[in-house]
Amino acid sequence: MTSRILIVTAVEAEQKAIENGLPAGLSADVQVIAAGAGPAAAAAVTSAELAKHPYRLVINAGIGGGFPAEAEVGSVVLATEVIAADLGSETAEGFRSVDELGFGKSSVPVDRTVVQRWAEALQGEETHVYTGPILTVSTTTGTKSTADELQRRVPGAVAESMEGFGVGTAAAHFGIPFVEIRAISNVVGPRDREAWRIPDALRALTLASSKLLEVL
Ligand SMILES: O=C(O)c1cccc(C(=O)CC[C@H]2O[C@@H](n3cnc4c(=O)[nH]cnc43)[C@H](O)[C@@H]2O)c1
Repeated sequence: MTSRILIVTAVEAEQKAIENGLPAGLSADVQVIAAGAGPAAAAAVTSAELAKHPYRLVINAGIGGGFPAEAEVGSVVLATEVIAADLGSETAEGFRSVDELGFGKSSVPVDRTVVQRWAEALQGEETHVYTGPILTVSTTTGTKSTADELQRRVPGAVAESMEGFGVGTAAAHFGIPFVEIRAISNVVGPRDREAWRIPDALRALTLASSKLLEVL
């Protein structure tokens, strides 16, 4: 059995944050790549990599938006489920997912054992850790009404990002276990790019990656 782990980020700053935290004993077994932003780039690049080399676990990692009252800026979230929140149709009665409409699947499962172990490894650190559904969106939420609507549709959703569903779909296609982890850089809601705390989130991502030896 292969021992290699694939970690997929969107951008190079996230890739570096993960690489900076990797325990020395693990770095030879872990490949970290930046696939670009959005679910399509994430799925395409992840699939290409999985077709080239064998892996036993795929991780989607990066910064993300935290839902109010669920995950504060600077905290870390681990997905218990990854949901493509905008994959469906608008109808007169509101949004309907592809599952409800009967022509697709808008969620991918995660490896709950890895999630549990990673959450435990981060307990007691100064960075808080939360678990719950993470939403994948193609358009980042920019208003309170959209944030409220997403929280109504997926109660307990902790965060949103733009790649989880793409990376997870590629991993599922190859039958490889998958997890998504996000360090929270901003609150999901009215867009305020000045308020994003990217350095804090990247530090939290490095901390999370430093725990990988005890998780795997
Ligand atoms: O400008 C920088 O220095 C920088 C450093 C690291 C990452 C970035 C990004 O812009 C990453 C984009 C990536 O972040 C995710 N993200 C972050 N906040 C949200 C959100 O509120 N809703 C959805 N996605 C979010 C997303 O996965 C993007 O691909 C910049």
